[in-house]
Amino acid sequence: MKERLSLFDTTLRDGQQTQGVQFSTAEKHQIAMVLDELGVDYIEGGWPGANPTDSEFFADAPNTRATMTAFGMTKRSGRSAENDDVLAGVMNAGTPAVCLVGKAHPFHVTTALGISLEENLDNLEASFAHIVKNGREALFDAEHFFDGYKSDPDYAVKCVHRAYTAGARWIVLCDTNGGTLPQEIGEIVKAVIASGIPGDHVAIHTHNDTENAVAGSLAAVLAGARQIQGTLNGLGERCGNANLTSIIPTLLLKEPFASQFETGVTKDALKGMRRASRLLDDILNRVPAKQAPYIGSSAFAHKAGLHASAILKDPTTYEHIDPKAVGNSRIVPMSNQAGQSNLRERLAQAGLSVEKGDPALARILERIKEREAQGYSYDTAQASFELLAREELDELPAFFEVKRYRVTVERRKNKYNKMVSVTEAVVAVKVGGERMLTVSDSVGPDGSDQGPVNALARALVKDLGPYQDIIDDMQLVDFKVRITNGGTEAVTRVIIDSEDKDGNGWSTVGVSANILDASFEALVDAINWKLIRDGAKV
Ligand SMILES: CC(=O)SCCNC(=O)CCNC(=O)[C@H](O)C(C)(C)COP(=O)(O)OP(=O)(O)OC[C@H]1O[C@@H](n2cnc3c(N)ncnc32)[C@H](O)[C@@H]1OP(=O)(O)O
Ligand SMILES: CC(=O)C(=O)O
Repeated sequence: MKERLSLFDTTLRDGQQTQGVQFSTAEKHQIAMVLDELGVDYIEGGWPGANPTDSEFFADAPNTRATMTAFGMTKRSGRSAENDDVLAGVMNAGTPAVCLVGKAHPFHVTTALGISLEENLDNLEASFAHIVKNGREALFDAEHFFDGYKSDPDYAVKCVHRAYTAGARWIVLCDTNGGTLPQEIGEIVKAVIASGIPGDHVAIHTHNDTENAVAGSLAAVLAGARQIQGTLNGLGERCGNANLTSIIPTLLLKEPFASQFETGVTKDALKGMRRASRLLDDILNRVPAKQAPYIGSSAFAHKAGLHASAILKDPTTYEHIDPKAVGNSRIVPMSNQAGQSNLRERLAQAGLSVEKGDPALARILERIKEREAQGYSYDTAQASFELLAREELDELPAFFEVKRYRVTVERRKNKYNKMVSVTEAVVAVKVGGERMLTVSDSVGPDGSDQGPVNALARALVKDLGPYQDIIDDMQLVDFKVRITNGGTEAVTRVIIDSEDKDGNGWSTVGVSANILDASFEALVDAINWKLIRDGAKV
């Protein structure tokens, strides 16, 4: 019989404490629904009363299977729990669960709150008794618990016992400053359980200031804690919180967790992990971390020739799990580190079957290595690699031909007598014997000029005749420019990451002494690859 581990998500509360992150109410709703689909047990939606967005979120909280939780702080001194307006704002959100942060470290009680240690204990007791009296489930975020325990174990333990005795369902041990290492977390969690708080009432909340938030959370579970708090993509104050995007797959797929515990996340829901992570990146307009464990696009990328050769024989030679388990996929990138095994596997993934020993393989490898020497880079620009290979194999359809393009940038005064840039691009293409001319500016949604590459991209995708439907959902999500050495000359390398409406991404590369030409080459590759993938016919 497996033991149940509870998962508590605080992306919408601690995640929102990340510098530069400000969710809208609608975005909070969207994230809550994705977390609910995943199967977490609690969703901490924010601090009602602290800001209009959080209040609005709770006023129209989404209907989730997960227990919706409002966050706040314990009652302040000098007033009763009933008469504390901040606590009332939290309670008025009407959530089934309420999580209050309170002090468990003598230094913070006397310095930050400026009250006596005894008064703090009374405040804790009164706050949690108030929540329970109102029929809600209470969680105590024992702030700075680990540092407090190291400074004064008796007092720290007294704090959590006061809250527990007053009815707190979960005693959340917080490593607020993120400086406690996993082994120490394990020892202190064991001590708390030995003091009389049952493990299935003990939760762990870690921060990533030593890159150990995930390890600390797992150590706490091994020591007996039965709830983990964390966030999607490890979002959170300073260096972030424990990353649920790593913790959840570890709990489901790794020993001793997989056979000892179950969570609300099913194996089937786990396949949505990458999608959940990408949704958050999209909302935050962040480029997804390629090297993120489990769900990053490099997490199953096998670049070295020797690795790819073994992967072809059996993927488990270089993979710790099946990438599909978390909704990810294997990539065998092409680069100057590749041999014929990488190449054949990569071609097979693109639907191109080439026999071992086919002379085309050597030609393709030769061209890759030659082009990388010129400044191209194919290990991320997989779509450009595929086009190059198709060209060598005579399997590259000519969907359209670019006859010419032109970009002009003019500085001029606008109607408010302010100097502004006005960019215009013209692209002439021939599609199926018909010549077409498209023109575009690059004025962004805020009215500012987005520059010549943007204008070129817009002009190019504006009208490709019969192919327009296929490219309409393409969007450029990242654009990286690098000055690099191509042979003896410095050249510009542009890598463009594109995405379709379902979040599927592909990368292309262009190289030239001229940044516009390099960008244009990468743009044309991006379109051609999409047309091939979606089965366009010439
Ligand atoms: C470790 C964590 O991540 S805890 C999460 C903290 N999250 C946030 O702070 C984000 C939302 N916070 C806010 O919007 C604001 O801080 C508010 C609206 C809650 C309060 O704003 P203000 O009333 O202006 O107070 P301010 O933020 O300056 O200071 C907090 C006050 O609460 C007191 N306080 C701090 N923690 C606690 C606690 N656990 N219990 C009771 N009082 C507390 C402080 O002593 C301070 O009081 P003081 O002004 O008398 O010194
Ligand atoms: C409560 C909380 O977020 C912390 O102590 O880190």
